[in-house]
Order: sequence, then C-alpha cells, then structure tokens
Amino acid sequence: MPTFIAEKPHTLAPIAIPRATSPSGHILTVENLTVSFDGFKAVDNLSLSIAEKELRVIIGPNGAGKTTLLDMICGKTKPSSGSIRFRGIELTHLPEFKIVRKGVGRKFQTPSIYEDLTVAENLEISLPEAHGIWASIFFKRTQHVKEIIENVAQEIMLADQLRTKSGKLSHGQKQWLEIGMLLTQGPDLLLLDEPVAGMSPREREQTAELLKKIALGKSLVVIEHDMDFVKSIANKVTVLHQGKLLSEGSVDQVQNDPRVIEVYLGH
Ligand SMILES: Nc1ncnc2c1ncn2[C@@H]1O[C@H](COP(=O)(O)OP(=O)(O)OP(=O)(O)O)[C@@H](O)[C@H]1O
Repeated sequence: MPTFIAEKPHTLAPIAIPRATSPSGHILTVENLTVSFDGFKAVDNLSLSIAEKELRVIIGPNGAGKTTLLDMICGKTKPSSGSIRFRGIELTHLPEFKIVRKGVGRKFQTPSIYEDLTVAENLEISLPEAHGIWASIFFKRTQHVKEIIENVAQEIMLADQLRTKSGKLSHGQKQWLEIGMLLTQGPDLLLLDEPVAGMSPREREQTAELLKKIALGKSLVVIEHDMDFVKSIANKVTVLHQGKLLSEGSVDQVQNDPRVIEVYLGH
C-alpha cells in the first residue's frame, strides 16, 4: 500500500445517495440494441428498461446473449447499433472507465480480487480516490475512509475478516468481497454475472439478503440460472433467447409462459 501524505475531501458514501432521476423513473433504458460478431447477432434489436432501485434478473439458455448485454452496458463490447442510456446519458460511445465514473459497476463471473491483500486493502484500492499513480501516492487513510471500509465490510458480512488475506476466504466470501469492491466505487447501477455460482446453500441465502439490501438504495441487474435463487430475489425477470427478448414479467408470469417453458425452463 502507498504511504499517505495529503488529505483531500472524500466525496464517496458507501450507500450512494441517488442522483438526478430521469423523468421516466428509469435508471437504464436500452433501445433497439444489436451486436453482430461476423454476421451473427448475439443481441438482436433488444429493448428494455430498468427502474430506480429495481432488482432485475435476466435468465435464458446458454448463448442467449445475457453476458453480451452486460458487456455492452459496461462498455466492454461496443454495439453495432442501438442505444443505452443511463439516467439520460448515452453510454454507447463512452469508454469503460467513464461508464464506471457515471455510476455503473460490473462484477464478472470469476472473482478478480487480490488474494495477497487483506479484505480491507482490497476495499481500499477500489476507492475512486485511490485510482491512478498520483492519487495512490497521495491517498490518505482518513477516518472517513476507514468508516467507508468498515461500513462496506459490515454490509458484505466480512467485518470480522478485515485483516484476513483475501486468498484465505471461502469462495462465497470472495464473491461478496468483489461486490464490496464495487460498492466502494459508489455505483447507482450494479451488473452482476451469476453471483452465486459455486456457493453453498447458506451462502446463497445470505447473498439473496445482501442483494435485496443493496437494492434498497441502488438498481441491480443480475444474470442467474438458479431458479430457486431467482425466486428469492427477483421483482421482475427478463428472459432472453437467441439475442431477443422472449418474455418479461414476475417470476410466476415467466415461469408459466409456454415460450419460456419450451426453450428454457422445461429442459
Ligand atoms: N466476442 C465474441 N465473438 C464472437 N461471438 C461471441 C462473442 N461474444 C459472445 N459471442 C457469442 O454470442 C452468443 C451469446 O453469448 P453470451 O455469452 O452473451 O450468452 P449467455 O446468454 O451469457 O450464455 P451463458 O449462459 O452460456 O453464459 C454466443 O453464441 C457466443 O458464442
């Protein structure tokens, strides 16, 4: 960790205070989104909207375009056509780091924590104030920074593990740490790709509680295959199939939709 010299005001709060709300009440609006890879449309003319503080789950068979959709929202993949607006701001032309700064956080399937660093250190390096060479040199571990780290650690159920090397955590705890690393960045929209893959039943329950708590102040889009987990968290489910929107509604509605049963749930 760098040594600390100067103090600068901290703007970050562990639970972000919602910024300007778009007139529609939607934090994210995707319209006519398409991406082609060598002529193959992985996402095909897709439109959907996510409300403020909504916890949306995206399901669908393998290859349906779920991960590619998240890749386009976070700027990792550029669409061939269509629009993605976050609080009215068009994201499709922005590089990934600017999309993060606008308030969109993405967690990939495999945890990308630093196993040789402690839980506290992993959370610290995720603070926007610690990013970049100069920022990291002048970064100061103020009381406020400590409070942010402690609050986030509490939220992700790792308050007793702050000094533990992250490599020693269980698989589930590593996933929670990575969610914590997103939270320290203060996003208003979190994109999570299969957050409970490989977790024990107890860890799944705890993760469901964690996500529901996060959704009290932020919007979440979660890709998930485990229908029991989907039932335990979702307000609304979007079903993708061959890059297109197949069905959308409550868990009950999509579970009873014959098209969904045919291509996904019936298998
Ligand atoms: N960079 C790429 N180049 C070529 N094809 C790609 C690329 N990214 C994704 N695809 C293809 O697009 C389709 C959609 O993939 P995607 O990973 O988004 O599906 P998914 O719904 O997330 O599936 P899974 O549940 O298996 O993760 C797949 O056929 C995949 O092979």
